[in-house]
Amino acid sequence: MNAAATSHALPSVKLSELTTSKFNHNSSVVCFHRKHQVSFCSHTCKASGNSNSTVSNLQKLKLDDPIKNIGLAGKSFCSVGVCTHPLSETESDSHVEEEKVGVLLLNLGGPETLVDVQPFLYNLFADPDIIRLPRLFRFLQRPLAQIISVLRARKSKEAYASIGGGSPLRKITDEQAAALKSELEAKKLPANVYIAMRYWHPFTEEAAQQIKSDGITRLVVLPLYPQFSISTTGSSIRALQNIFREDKVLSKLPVAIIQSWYQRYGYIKSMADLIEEELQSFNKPQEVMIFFSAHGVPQTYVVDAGDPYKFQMEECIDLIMQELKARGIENNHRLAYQSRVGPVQWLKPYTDEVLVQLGQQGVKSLLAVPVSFVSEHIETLEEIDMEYKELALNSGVENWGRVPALGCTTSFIADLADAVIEALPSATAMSASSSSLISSSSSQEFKRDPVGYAMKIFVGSFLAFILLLSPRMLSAFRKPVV
Ligand SMILES: C=CC1=C(C)c2cc3[nH]c(cc4nc(cc5[nH]c(cc1n2)c(C)c5CCC(=O)O)C(CCC(=O)O)=C4C)c(C)c3C=C
Ligand SMILES: [Fe+2]
Repeated sequence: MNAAATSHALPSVKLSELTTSKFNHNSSVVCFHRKHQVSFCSHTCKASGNSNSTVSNLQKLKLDDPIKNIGLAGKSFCSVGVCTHPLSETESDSHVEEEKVGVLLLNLGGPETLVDVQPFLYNLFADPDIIRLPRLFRFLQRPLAQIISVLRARKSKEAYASIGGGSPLRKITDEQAAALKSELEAKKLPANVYIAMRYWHPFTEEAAQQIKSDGITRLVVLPLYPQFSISTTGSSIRALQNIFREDKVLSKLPVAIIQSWYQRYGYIKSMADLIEEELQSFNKPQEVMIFFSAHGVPQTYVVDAGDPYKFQMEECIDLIMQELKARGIENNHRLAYQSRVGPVQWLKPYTDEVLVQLGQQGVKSLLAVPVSFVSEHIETLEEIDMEYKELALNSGVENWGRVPALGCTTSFIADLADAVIEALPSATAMSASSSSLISSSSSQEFKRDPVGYAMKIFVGSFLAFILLLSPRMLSAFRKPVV
């Protein structure tokens, strides 16, 4: 499936047939509570042709009964997102055209073949949210990306070769998109589901063009990362905002952005289900250490740039452990961070170091739980299943298990569908929203001053070349991820 995959068979929603819309938003619908509840504020909904009615009885919709709630207001209800915020009353009254809902899944993307590896790495390292250079040195970004991607390509290619010659990410994301579309349909919200990968196909630009040509009238942006990081969701949203703001049509499209969803009970429950099931594969399940391994980020992201990733990750683990405890599962657990790249300090403790310590301390059974991503990918299939497993077994661990990524787990996809449904009413035009994530892009700089830009690139390349040829830098980027 590509970005357009679900675009042809979309039945549109007729606003006039639905109970819609004049909302007094007094809380964000992108606010996820663990206790199954939607924080829909007091909505004043106006049924077409009917008088206004306040639907405070719907303030606490139970996620496990959305159809009933939709039915409450007649044919459909605000929770399926036909609310026309921010239209004025006059617009709302005369607004009878059809609503075409889109859902845009944000993901990282991965090389599909070994030939793609170096250009994929270039795209990744050229992202100012991945290598965060001080403003003055931003002109070094692309030359640095070129050098680092070439340096790292050999090691990365070996890893991708060991998992079949490419990343499974596109295939899995396609499957998740199709499953989400079916689930939304089952919940009476026909929608196109698009995919925007940050560093490989289908790129964000491709998805945006498809959304435009399909005439989508309301969009929910759903990152496939449970926790927010500047380097993942933040980067994708910034890229999206840059594209939408420069387009006349897209800049007016009402968009709801879900920033993170790790607190959702549906997600927590799905993770606990997987862990509970996997524990049963051990001889003595209660003696197994549950070992959460999250993708790391450089420490400066959290300390200097205020990335909420670490906090959200820790809260996420607490919620999963609370859920397990409520089921009578009281195993010990640890959280560590994997996949560091380059010469800087990353979030600690490091997965490889903790595994060795645990083995040496006499932990015999260990269940690895990848927790920052919802698909299998290079870092589960190669890094955890091969490198970390070997390291743990060599350090004294005797029984090793790994929880699979959520993928298309039914309860998880159903919860994502609920998240979309809840977020839809809060959609507003991107041109109206402001974001601190936006910074001026290199392409804008190039348009303003092409000669100056070319000079910077030249000087930057030279400096970067000298800097990067230092032995410390070379080994840091070539080094295995562990
Ligand atoms: C929440 C998940 C992720 C965070 C946070 C993240 C930050 C981050 N990553 C790099 C560098 C690399 N990441 C690579 C692959 C990769 N990263 C994630 C997720 C997060 N990254 C995924 C799902 C993948 C795998 C994609 C796939 O093909 O399956 C890679 C390439 C692989 C390799 O060479 O190791 C690099 C490099 C940085 C620098 C960073 C934060 C600043
Ligand atoms: Fe990464």
